[in-house]
Amino acid sequence: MSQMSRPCQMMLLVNPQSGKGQALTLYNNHIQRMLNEAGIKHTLVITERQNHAREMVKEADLSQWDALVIMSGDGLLYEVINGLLERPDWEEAIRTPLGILPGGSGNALAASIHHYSGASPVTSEELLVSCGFLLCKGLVSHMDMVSVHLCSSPRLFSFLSLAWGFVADVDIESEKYRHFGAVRFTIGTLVRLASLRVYKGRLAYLPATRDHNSEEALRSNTMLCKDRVPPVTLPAVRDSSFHNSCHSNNSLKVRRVESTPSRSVTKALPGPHDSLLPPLDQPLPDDWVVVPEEDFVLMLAMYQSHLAEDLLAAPEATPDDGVIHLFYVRAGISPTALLRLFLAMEKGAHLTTNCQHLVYTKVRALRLEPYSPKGIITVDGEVVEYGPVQAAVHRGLSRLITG
Ligand SMILES: Nc1ncnc2c1ncn2[C@@H]1O[C@H](COP(=O)(O)OP(=O)(O)OP(=O)(O)O)[C@@H](O)[C@H]1O
Repeated sequence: MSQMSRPCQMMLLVNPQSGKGQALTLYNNHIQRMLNEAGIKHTLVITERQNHAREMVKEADLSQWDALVIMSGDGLLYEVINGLLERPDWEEAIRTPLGILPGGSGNALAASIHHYSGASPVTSEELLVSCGFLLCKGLVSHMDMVSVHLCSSPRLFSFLSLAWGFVADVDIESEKYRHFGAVRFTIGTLVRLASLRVYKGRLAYLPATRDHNSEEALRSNTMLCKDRVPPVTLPAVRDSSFHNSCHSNNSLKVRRVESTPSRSVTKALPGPHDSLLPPLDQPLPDDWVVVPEEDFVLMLAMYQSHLAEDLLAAPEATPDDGVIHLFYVRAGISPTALLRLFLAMEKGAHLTTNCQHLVYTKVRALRLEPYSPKGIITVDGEVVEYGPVQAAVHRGLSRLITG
């Protein structure tokens, strides 16, 4: 992490439909003034539909922007990251500093950034103000990316989580309650606990070893690391005068492009080579561990600390630790014990509950082959193709404004 001068030209993408549908109001009430007072020029772009942000960043002249910031839930950042990595100049594009301001109902990355700052936990508008402050401070860190391979969909990139079973079901089934904000997860958890399911499958992983942090290990996993650079220092604000280049009523009108297919059918991405992963239909190397159980209640792979604003799922995670924090819960856990786990997770205390069914390990790659014919797999909270999936971490591939 390094001190930088403030972002001088920031593109701020706001999804007006995110969360309770108040992102624009929150921008007008809190963020616009903060950025202006910090002397940060920004251009507001109001997203109009799904994949709008993805198309925009694929086509944008990134030399004009010192940072791309999204104000929404995590779904919009997912689009931005995958748009950047779909560009022919992806190696350069993914180094554009990214920022997030919580406007959705999950806001996991925003909560993680707040957590990394060492401040006490907050939610809702307090979290927004904290993230706005950290954005104005403008420290840039490296952030891990995880490449995700699915059976018949092209590879995609994930910055937050990969989930199967209970967590994925709750996330998706609770979307109908998103206008309640973060409470949707509590409602969803209680509903799903009432009819707890067992999911069958085979889970395997490549353990993170002590030397996994070495430069050599990094180089073997990502081509980008050939020219790995020190943390980014953004250029100084060119014009120190108080200036905001765009307001909500004169938002940049973006050119419409032909609609891109949904993420499950988009064309193959460019991006870093995955040396840790054999093809999905090939056997795994000997240094992988195969989990003996085949009956699970959930599998959750986390790369940042928070699963939601109030769920500290991976307390040890840092933005660029180069590991996937893998959790799984074996079948046989009672609904009460599972509820206790999630209640403890609010304070990150689930790992100290001595729950015999919970397993936590740090890995560099994983493969899941679900046997249950139906189910939900999510990447960063969004549904992806159900079926065999594998993933590998690319340490510090992107840049994140963490304050
Ligand atoms: N104007 C819009 N109308 C409808 N959907 C949009 C619009 N702008 C963006 N989207 C899409 O909305 C989806 C959800 O966005 P996002 O995840 O950021 O918010 P959310 O679902 O409210 O947040 P959370 O995931 O925290 O619940 C994204 O896939 C994005 O492409």
